[in-house]
Amino acid sequence: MAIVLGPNRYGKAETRVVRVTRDGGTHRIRDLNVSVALSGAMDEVHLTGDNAAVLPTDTQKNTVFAFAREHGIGAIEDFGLLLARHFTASQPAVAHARVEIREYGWRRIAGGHSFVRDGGEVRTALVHGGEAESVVSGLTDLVVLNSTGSEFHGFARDGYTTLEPTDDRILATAVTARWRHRGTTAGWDDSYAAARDGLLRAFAGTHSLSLQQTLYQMGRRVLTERPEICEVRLSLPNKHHFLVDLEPFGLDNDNEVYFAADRPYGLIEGTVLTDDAPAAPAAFD
Ligand SMILES: O=c1[nH]c(=O)c2[nH]c(=O)[nH]c2[nH]1
Repeated sequence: MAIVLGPNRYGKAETRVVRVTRDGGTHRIRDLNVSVALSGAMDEVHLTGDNAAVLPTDTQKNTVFAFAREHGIGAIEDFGLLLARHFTASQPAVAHARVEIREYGWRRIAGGHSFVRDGGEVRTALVHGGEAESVVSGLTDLVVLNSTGSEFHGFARDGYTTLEPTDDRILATAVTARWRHRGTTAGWDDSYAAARDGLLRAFAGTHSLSLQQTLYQMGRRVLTERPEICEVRLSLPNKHHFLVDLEPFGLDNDNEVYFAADRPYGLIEGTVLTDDAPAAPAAFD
């Protein structure tokens, strides 16, 4: 009995590329998850460890970012074809390239550079009965992004600080918000829609010096506009978007191509409340 190598493929899975295109103050974003798998004459690497035919998966990832800068991102079918043809045409050992792309849809909020991601959002409610009734409404996984209008600088530094200050970055978060009602008879659906809308408008309209500052503005907006609500608690993961260094490929990157990291993430949490909010110790538990 002989043992032989069967079908195989390799590549970089789930490269998260975000491409921002500017038309004056109006931005468009394309947000992709790209997985490349190459196959062909790859026997030697498996059988002897000879890597001569292996285009590194790291290179495949770089190609996704560089192509996003060089060619832009139109229909994902075109972007997939571009990548697949590149790998098969440029690498003699690669007979076949599989490129799978998932695109996350975004809709515009207010202004030219604020977006809310399609789908995934969940409305929540937490009610306590008994002697002291309480109602907490909320939402989770409301994913929003500003493609400009966000800075972060002037922060404390110590011997472990490497973060560069920035005056223009992407600010994105998946909002979890819970807000406590003063009473138990609000028009719940209208109140919910208005609170959600206030959160979105505050996120979009705040020129942000930190996600903490944006958090406070979001809570404040709800409390200012909705007298039936007395306390807002927000949990905002900072969904980091890192500008990709394309210089090794002779390309500039003027805030156009970003790597959307999923972890670790900053987690910014806080409560904003009115000073006359009735005490309700158990309401959020
Ligand atoms: O808005 C931010 N707040 C922080 O506390 C922080 N920390 C960090 O590294 N980046 C950011 N961004």
